[in-house]
Amino acid sequence: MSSKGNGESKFENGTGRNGLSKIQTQKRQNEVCHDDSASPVKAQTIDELHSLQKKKSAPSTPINGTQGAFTALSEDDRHKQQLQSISASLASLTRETGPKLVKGDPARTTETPKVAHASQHHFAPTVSASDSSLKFTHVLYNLSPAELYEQAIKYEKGSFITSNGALATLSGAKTGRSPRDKRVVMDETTESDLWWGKGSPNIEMDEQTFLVNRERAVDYLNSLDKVFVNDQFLNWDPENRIKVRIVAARAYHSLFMHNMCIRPTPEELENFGTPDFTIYNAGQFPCNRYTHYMTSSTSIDLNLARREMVILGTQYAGEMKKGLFSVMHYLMPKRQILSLHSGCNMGKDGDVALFFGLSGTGKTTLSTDHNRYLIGDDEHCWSETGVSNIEGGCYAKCIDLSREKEPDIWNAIKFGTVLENVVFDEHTREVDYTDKSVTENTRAAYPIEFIPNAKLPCIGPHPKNVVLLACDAYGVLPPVSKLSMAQTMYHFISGYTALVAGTVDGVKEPQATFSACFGAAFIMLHPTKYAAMLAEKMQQHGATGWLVNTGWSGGSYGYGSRIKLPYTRKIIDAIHSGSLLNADYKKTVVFGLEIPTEIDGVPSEILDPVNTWADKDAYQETLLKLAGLFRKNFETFTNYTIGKGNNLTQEILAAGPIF
Ligand SMILES: Nc1ncnc2c1ncn2[C@@H]1O[C@H](COP(=O)(O)OP(=O)(O)OP(=O)(O)O)[C@@H](O)[C@H]1O
Ligand SMILES: O=C([O-])CC(=O)C(=O)O
Ligand SMILES: [Ca+2]
Ligand SMILES: [Mn+2]
Repeated sequence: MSSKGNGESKFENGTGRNGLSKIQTQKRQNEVCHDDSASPVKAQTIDELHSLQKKKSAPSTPINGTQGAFTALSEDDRHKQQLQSISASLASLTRETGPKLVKGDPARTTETPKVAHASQHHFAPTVSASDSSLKFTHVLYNLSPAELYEQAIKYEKGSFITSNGALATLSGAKTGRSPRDKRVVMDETTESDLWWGKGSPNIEMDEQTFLVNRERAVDYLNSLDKVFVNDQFLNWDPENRIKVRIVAARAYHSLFMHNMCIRPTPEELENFGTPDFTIYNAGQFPCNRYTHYMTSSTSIDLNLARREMVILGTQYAGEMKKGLFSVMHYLMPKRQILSLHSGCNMGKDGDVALFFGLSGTGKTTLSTDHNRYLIGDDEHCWSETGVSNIEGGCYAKCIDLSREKEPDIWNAIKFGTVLENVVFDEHTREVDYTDKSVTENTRAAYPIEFIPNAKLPCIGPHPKNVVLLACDAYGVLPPVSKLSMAQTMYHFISGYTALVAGTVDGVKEPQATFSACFGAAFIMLHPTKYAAMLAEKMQQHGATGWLVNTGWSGGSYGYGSRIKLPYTRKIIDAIHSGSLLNADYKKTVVFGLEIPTEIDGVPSEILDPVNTWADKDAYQETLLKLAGLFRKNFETFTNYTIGKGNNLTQEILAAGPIF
């Protein structure tokens, strides 16, 4: 009999008649009354049997006979190089050498053997050596989802498999990002390159303080039994792909990034080499508040020169995703590529739409459209050749998720998906998506292939429509308006919405907010730089701008209600099909927006918000109030030139509300 070693045969478990194990004979198998519990035991001990259960992962590329820098190496050498690279990542900057690493789970003592330490330096212990130089750090390198499930469930409180197969996790005390705790190292280059000061997300720190926090994170990580390391990519545009390494203490973080970044093929992983950017996620461990620049026990520190990010004091996984997005907002514009906080999808005829908007305005919901190809839900690049997704996964809000309204997202929540901070039945493990007990900002992170009509690779041609989403809590912006180029720029720079509770820590009620480029928390350069690039690209490729209110109608928050998702979908359909481009329009007062009089499938009376308000005076008052907020917000931009000439700047200033 062949020995497949994959658990095909069943182990005789002693339940045979007479309470005794049956004795196997080959002959028996051929008898008429076949009993498949009776196949032979191929192991002498339980351990031996377990070893049969696991097939060794096949080496992905032939070791000899192909070209490439690494191919001359034996498997052992390549393995060693990988460990050396990780050891270098985890090296303290004040001691002589990186930590000694060994691959594998420390719990499996039989596996922790021969691979000694991976330090390139020939480290001779001296009397000054500390205990940390004597210990091994176990590295769990690019584990599979199944392996990460096991790690999470075994070692991380609050990890469970839900009835749909997803991994439910808790992100701890923080259930949203902490933008006030973000710090960026100011050095000679970044001082002049980046946007600093009022309205900017970039709060300075110095190099020395960064190193103090880096050391804190690295020491914490090296003090653990094991760390998770992911080597992955950002950006589906092969010319502009960035290699990222994530070092984290939690399986949850490793699986989250496995899902959210682009997953390398085994071949790409073998040739990964040195990462372009590294995250040290020591989120369980706080920063030291005695450290300069620290105003809380949370710190998310970005050092562009060192190409490193350190996370202390927050386990919210979105910090890693959005931290890398900030890096892309720096690196890509340097290459004349526009980075965008937008969703993106493509029709059957190749028409691409971008969906800009702040958190909770509908990028994920509206770009995930069963009738269109999903390119990505949150972060994109627009280059000379078209659009590309930065990420390899989606991060959908789950609060009140329903199978009927968002079937593709519902179905993407299955084995492999990380479900953050949801509440579930303790016995059936059925998730209750309406339950906000842990947070309003419940999330699902899944690989983009979990959406059946994902466009792989996640790239597309130049956009035809640019949809600006605003969740207007005041209820005075029309459900849809067609924008001139100047209006598109005005609203892009304004970045208005009502922050939906939850994603940013501490925000519990919707409130009006302005965030330049619909993502001021992540941009690195002055907003006008991105705006000028967007204007140029839209003009060059003839894209149309739209403003879509996915927020309130019939009154402000508390009085009116949120515009029904099926109506918003009909509006978006009409934009995609081109039918809305040539509809009849009228112009609103104050904001001067062109609004259509009719859209298939949408009640005409809601298209002009004044119709939906019972109290017309209250409407007028609220409209003027919002217009005033827009005007006040824009004051900071009136001194900047946008684009090459001054014409666009003047036009943009005139494209705001007039009252
Ligand atoms: N008319 C509407 N249009 C869009 N979304 C709506 C509408 N009404 C309710 N919603 C809900 O609003 C939420 C929109 O969240 P979504 O995940 O799409 O935000 P996002 O823009 O992707 O934010 P983030 O950048 O934080 O991921 C969803 O929960 C969706 O069900
Ligand atoms: O970053 C997050 O946590 C979620 C998100 O996409 C956003 O806020 O834009
Ligand atoms: Ca989203
Ligand atoms: Mn986002």
